[in-house]
Amino acid sequence: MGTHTRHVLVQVRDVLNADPDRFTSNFYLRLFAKNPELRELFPANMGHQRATLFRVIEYVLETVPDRENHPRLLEFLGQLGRDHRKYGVTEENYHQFFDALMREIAVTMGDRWDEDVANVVSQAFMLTTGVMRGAAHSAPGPATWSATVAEKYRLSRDLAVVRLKSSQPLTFAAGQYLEVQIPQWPRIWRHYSPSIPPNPDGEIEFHVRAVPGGTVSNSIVTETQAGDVWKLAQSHGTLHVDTDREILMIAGGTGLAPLRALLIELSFRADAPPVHLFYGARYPADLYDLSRLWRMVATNPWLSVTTVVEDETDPWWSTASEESGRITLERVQGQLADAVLGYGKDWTQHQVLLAGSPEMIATTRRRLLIAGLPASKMQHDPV
Ligand SMILES: NC(=O)C1=CN([C@@H]2O[C@H](COP(=O)(O)OP(=O)(O)OC[C@H]3O[C@@H](n4cnc5c(N)ncnc54)[C@H](O)[C@@H]3O)[C@@H](O)[C@H]2O)C=CC1
Repeated sequence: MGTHTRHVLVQVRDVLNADPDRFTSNFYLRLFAKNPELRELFPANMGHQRATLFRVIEYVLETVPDRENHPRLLEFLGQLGRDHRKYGVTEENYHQFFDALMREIAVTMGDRWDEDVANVVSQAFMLTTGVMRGAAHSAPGPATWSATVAEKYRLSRDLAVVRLKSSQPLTFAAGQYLEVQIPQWPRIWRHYSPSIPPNPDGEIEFHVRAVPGGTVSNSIVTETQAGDVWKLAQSHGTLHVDTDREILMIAGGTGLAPLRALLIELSFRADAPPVHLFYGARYPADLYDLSRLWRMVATNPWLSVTTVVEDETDPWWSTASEESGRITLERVQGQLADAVLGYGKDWTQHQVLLAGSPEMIATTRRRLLIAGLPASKMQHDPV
């Protein structure tokens, strides 16, 4: 792409950036005015949707002139197209989206919009919708699966285990996370990591902590019941185990789920490498699932587990089970990075898998890098 394309797209970006909220609100108004049935595909609250749309538009305008980054752009748009299958987006909807977008950009550009600018911009967004449609079209498997809640139980005031059975076997890899929609919040999708690997019977399990102020997670903990039908869609994430080197796993809270799925899968293999899992929580009572981990350690000689608590004493208001007091897994006090680095073992050749809150991942990763563990051997989901 030439300097001319770059120049035009930079100019368009600058104009749209003057008021992203107005641009995206007007774009959706235009889209829904022309095609009211499209409103049904979106959640009641459009704030998140508008922000996401703007980030995508900005990314396209920035990357189209930059040939070196085209493979990344195509991969990104392909993923976006596959992600949109779950909304039931049709070929016709892509055309409607393209038309509304071009018209709104034209109006926003005002007298800076001419035939030449229109050509450059329409090429950029034809590429966008073309790649998205192509990827959606060629994606294997169904766009969504239905799964019925078989059992839900609460481990504490804010933590629940949900077990479901899907109508067909699911396609995801252990360690990945899935897009999930619950009947209490139609059209809102969240990401949750299954805590067991996929299996031919379509069984699936999630560990969900109610996030303060969170809508979906709170509904799962307080309202979900057996018989509810959930929708599951695309799987994402690249956490995986290569069996040719030793593994260090670091889990914070419910970040245990994807690592637990990988451990269960490894326990079915004859070539499992040595794995050391550090599993952290704020208080001892927050360490859930210890009996299962304890049984896995007892039956799999390649696995060792250290539990890590910031505070040795449970607060008086704790409602979590007292399971942690009865299980004899190794326990140290501190933050996860303290526990790993103070363990007296050289981790520099290990494959490192981190899962937990973005803050925990960022802090722990930084401490491990400073201690000399190579970034190339660390894996975690996007934070
Ligand atoms: N694939 C993944 O990475 C997954 C991530 N998660 C995320 O894991 C989190 C789990 O939340 P909770 O169960 O409430 O556990 P939590 O966030 O309270 O985590 C407890 C553990 O993380 C450590 N930690 C927390 N904040 C830290 C910080 N700023 N620096 C260093 N260490 C810190 C604590 O010391 C403790 O060991 C959620 O944010 C959830 O979205 C959950 C499942 C999968």
